[in-house]
Amino acid sequence: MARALGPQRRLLAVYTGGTIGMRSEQGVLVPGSGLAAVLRTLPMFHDEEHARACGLPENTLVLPVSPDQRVIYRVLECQPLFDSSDMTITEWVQIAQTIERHYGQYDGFVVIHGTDTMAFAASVLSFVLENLQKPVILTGAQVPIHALWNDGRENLLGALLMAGQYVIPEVCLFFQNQLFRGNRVTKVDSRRFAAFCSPNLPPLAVVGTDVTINQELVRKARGKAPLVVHSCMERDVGLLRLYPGIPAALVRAFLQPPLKGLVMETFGSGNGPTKPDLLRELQAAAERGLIIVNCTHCLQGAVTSDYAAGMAMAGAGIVSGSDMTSEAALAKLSYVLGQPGLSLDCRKELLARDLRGEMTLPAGAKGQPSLSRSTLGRGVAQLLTLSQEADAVRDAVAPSLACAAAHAGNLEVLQALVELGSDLSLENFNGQTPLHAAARGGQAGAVTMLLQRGVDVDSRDEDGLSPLLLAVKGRHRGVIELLRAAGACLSPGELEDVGTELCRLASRADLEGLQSWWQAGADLGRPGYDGRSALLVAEATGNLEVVTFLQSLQGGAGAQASGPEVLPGVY
Ligand SMILES: NC(=O)C[C@H](N)C(=O)O
Repeated sequence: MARALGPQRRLLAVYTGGTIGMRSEQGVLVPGSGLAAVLRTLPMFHDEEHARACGLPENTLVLPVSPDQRVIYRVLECQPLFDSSDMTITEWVQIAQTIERHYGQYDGFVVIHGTDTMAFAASVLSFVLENLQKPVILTGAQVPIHALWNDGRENLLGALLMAGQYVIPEVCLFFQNQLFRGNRVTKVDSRRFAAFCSPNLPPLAVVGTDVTINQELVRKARGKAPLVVHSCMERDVGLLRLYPGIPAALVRAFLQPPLKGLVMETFGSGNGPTKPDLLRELQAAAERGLIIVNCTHCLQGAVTSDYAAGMAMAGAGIVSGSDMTSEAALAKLSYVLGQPGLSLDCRKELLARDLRGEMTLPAGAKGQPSLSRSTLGRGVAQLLTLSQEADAVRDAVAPSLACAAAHAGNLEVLQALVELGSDLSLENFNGQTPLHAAARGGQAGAVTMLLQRGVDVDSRDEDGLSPLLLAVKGRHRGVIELLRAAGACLSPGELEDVGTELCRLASRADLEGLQSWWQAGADLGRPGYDGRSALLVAEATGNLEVVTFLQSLQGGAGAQASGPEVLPGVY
């Protein structure tokens, strides 16, 4: 819920480029560096006296909100700076990762961005950033901040004030005195200062003489669930606008692999040509597993099933995009297709749900996945229908359900629990987390999903056991690899009696068991209780395969540590 905050909040402004900081070079506008230096010279953006009195570092700016309230902020300038026409999912994911890296140090974030693709950026960020507890506000300008008559100062000031004074835990876009939900906006004017509109949702806040917050529209933060950054967004998605007489052959060409998902802009309330050849192409693509989302090309209103021409679209296996903007639909498609291990049906069900406030569900629609395929799913589906007062019941049973789902590798149920607001790192009655359960069950898909959600890879259960040890015991090599890549390590306690265990495996010629320990980072040269090594035991037993394997490790190719890969970022 939005609320005003006390003094001295800290913000990070991520400057990515756009007209706001552009300069004219040979008669055209190009992205310009040094925005922070410009802001430092403008008293409305920086109180130098206060900064000096507090001994703040050079790179810190002070926004003088009122005589007794200041917002401290830093501007992080990206390299390179972009005209937003050049930005892609890759840069937006990097912005999200930058926010993640600084999430603990700041109370809110402002993303300074070009306006041309800002609606796409805001939509993508809204799906990449899950469980936001802090505001992320995009803004920019139609005219550079250096110009005498410009909108950049007002927009940036508004964005900083909104992020610095209110907790609106969403990805928003601030422009011309209005704060919009980011995934509801579209750019509607290339010249006027009022460049954006939110056709199907009123603004979350309006700034006039007073600031009016539309409290009932602001999304609530989900308990204390940690921020999750979904970096895995599908790039092979597309956007196609139908027009009268569009040839089926053109549609066929567009739908070819590697395309995995399409947002199709249709006429009016979701109607399209009913020509059999066109419908056949759409149907064939849907049968191949390509997901098509139907969005209206009208600025306002939703896709309905009022017309036969609309029903024909639905008949071709096309999912309704309701009142989503095309920008939001494309971002959602990229997010849903990027989630690992989900079935086609589950992806379609997710698309039909309101995940980040991006769509208005038709009255009466629950918008939840049909989980009726398993008993576990039915249990979770019932939980989803419980009223708000039953939160405590949900919180009590969700960890055990999550463990059961993880052990069974049921990603649909895990996803439904996430939608319910469950924290997938919570422990069940014996201290095991869903990651323990997934590792014990050898469920690589569930392990991947949980790791992606940032659960603790080295959590210990009541007996001090880690997910990695459970995977080793089950000889789940794929899971061991995933856990190791995420930085999992066996603890000294878990390795205490490993020598004896290795000798036991060697005596049984259990090559897979030995390989699992090796893969998990154990030193296979450790002696057992009687001082003999696994190699000695294997030689005595006479199993050549095991002997060869253990000998090969003696040449220095022993336990390998495979820590997490750190990708260099542009920002
Ligand atoms: N007003 C702007 O920011 C437009 C600019 N071309 C951009 O999107 O970067």
